[in-house]
Amino acid sequence: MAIRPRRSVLYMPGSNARALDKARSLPCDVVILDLEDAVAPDAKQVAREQVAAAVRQGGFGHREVVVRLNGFDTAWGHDDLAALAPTGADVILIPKVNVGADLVAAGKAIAAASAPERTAVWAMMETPLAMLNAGAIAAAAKDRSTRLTGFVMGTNDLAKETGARIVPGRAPMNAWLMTSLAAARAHGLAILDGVWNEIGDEAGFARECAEARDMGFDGKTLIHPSQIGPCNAAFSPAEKEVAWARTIIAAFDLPENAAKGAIQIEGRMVERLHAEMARKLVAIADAIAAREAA
Ligand SMILES: CC(C)(COP(=O)(O)OP(=O)(O)OC[C@H]1O[C@@H](n2cnc3c(N)ncnc32)[C@H](O)[C@@H]1OP(=O)(O)O)[C@@H](O)C(=O)NCCC(=O)NCCSC(=O)C[C@H](O)C(=O)O
Ligand SMILES: [Mg+2]
Repeated sequence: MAIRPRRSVLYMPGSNARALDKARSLPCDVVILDLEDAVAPDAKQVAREQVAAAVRQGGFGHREVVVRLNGFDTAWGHDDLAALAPTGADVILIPKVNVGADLVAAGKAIAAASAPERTAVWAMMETPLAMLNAGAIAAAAKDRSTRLTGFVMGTNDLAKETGARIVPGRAPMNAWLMTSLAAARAHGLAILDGVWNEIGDEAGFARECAEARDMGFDGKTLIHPSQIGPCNAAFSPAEKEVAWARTIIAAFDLPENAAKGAIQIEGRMVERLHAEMARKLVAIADAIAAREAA
């Protein structure tokens, strides 16, 4: 399967026509056209119509197009699905998933609403129950009818529902972030970190992007265009990392190393698992380079 960079994932309120228009030219990898938290109750219908029209119109280029619906337990969720499922969005994002069965039910509703087969499903991981059930929610991907291919952390709702504070370094949330990450990886899912609310605190944002990258997230969800550049930089492999990865690959490709499981390069022990990691890193770097050259 082709590797898809998902470094920067920008939310925009579906009610904000200007933001929807800008989405076609901003240098993010993914756009989330939101009908849920970013949209006030009185604007839900306008947002639904605007987002459906924007997705049908297209023009998003390389950007993956995600639509976040309201929950099916709200007054808007089913109408959102009826309007958005047939549009051909790349992904439908389901908020406040609690258990794997929520995704089985969503998968059935999405198929019944005539979503094309290519439309995938991502789950917001943002409730206390989701943290307790992360493994079972990710395992729902084994049932292909759920279409589940990704998790998105919802750290604002997690703070609201648990009382945990959002503090630098995120110590109160690290266990949930890493458990969700392990669950996602156990079932081959993409996983994106939550948002950084302090738009004006650029240093804090850069620090949290670096931490999220170290934790293993594919990318970070964003709320403002000013966050895209620093986020892309944080989640792009550094030149030095790519060069080292190419060195590892070349070393294992040498005939004298063909039968070896571990070798020494420049004073470091390197195993075949490192060669696998190196190939993945180079593939991501190449995909980013191809995107930026286009
Ligand atoms: C936070 C904002 C309301 C700030 O908006 P504003 O004051 O208008 O910002 P600026 O004046 O700095 O905007 C400058 C230009 O950039 C455009 N803009 C701003 N934000 C976006 C955006 N998200 N996408 C696209 N374009 C954007 C403005 O239109 C200006 O353009 P121009 O007219 O050409 O100068 C606003 O940034 C915003 O609404 N952000 C998104 C909020 C959101 O989506 N929230 C929901 C997701 S967060 C969440 O809760 C995740 C999860 O569920 C959880 O629980 O954690
Ligand atoms: Mg939320």
